[in-house]
Amino acid sequence: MSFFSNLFRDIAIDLGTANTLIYIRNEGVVLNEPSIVARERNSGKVVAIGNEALLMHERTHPGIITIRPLANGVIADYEATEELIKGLIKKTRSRFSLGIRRMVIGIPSGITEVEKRAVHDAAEHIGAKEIYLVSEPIAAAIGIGLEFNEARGNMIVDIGGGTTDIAVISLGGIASGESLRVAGTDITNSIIRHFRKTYNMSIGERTVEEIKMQIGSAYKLDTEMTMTVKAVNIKSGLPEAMKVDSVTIREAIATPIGQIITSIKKTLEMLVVKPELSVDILDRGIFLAGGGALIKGIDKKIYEETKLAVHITDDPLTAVARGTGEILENIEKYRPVLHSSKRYALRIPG
Ligand SMILES: Nc1ncnc2c1ncn2[C@@H]1O[C@H](COP(=O)(O)OP(=O)(O)OP(=O)(O)O)[C@@H](O)[C@H]1O
Repeated sequence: MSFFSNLFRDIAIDLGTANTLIYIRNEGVVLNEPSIVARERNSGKVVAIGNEALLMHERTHPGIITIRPLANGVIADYEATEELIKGLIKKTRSRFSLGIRRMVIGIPSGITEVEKRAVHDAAEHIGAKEIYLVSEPIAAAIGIGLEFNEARGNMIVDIGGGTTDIAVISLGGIASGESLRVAGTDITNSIIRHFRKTYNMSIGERTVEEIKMQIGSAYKLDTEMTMTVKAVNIKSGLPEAMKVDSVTIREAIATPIGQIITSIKKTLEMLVVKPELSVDILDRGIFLAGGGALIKGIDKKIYEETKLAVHITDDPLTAVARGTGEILENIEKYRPVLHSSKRYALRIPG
């Protein structure tokens, strides 16, 4: 690599609905922050990105609005997405650089060409010279160290914030799968609705995150749990502390969990025409990645419904980012699984 090319940085991004992770070549995953941008309401000026913007999220401040630029895994607010990527990359700057050379970005497997183009254009606008997009389940498979290129099939289920990517991967491609726009955000919304309908209480997104992490479950727990949360009584407008239990929360989130499991079963059923792959999955089981893999008992629930072994990958929240990073480090090896845009690629010596 020449001195000149060393002055550019190579970056991989898991641009998520809930969180964005950045991997820098030769450094690893260096940043994991919420995908949130805070702006001044009148001027539109960006005042905070990521963690700092999360602190402002849902706090009533007349002069500031917070935005989640992605919804269901795709760009919902183009300008804010650019600001988000730019701002987060800026936070990672550890040495002088002239800009970004290569950028590998994970995208949900089911997104349209127009949605792909929007991600590509956002990367291009922030100055990336070579842009590669990779389907998130393939990145997750690479991130967890599965042989993505072998003929035998592996089933990955990546339950993120906005999408659940279900894919059977064989010979470096997706042999069968679905990108379901039901994931963590829908689980959050089910809990919010439950509080509103059952208790007439309004509850904040961050409190719901705590509920999900502490007592959220998809399957009967050995010891059921309770926790005390603060919510606002819609009638009186006053905040109140109240107790919730894991059984009630499990019932409240049963619909999105059921939808995810139905899609897994549908993907398995579609393999009826590829029986060899079905047998591979019977032998190897299902690999779970993404934040949703951390819902207590999700593995047991999927096992109960499919009778297949379910493995929760190590550190499921970083699987896609680690995979995009591995691709970045070995771009030639992984070229067949990348969607690149030669039209815009600019040659840099090196
Ligand atoms: N311990 C946990 N228990 C339950 N849910 C969790 C836990 N940790 C994270 N989550 C959920 O995981 C989701 C975020 O997962 P992840 O970071 O993989 O998504 P993302 O990559 O941002 O989304 P997408 O891939 O859909 O764009 C959030 O909805 C969050 O609430």
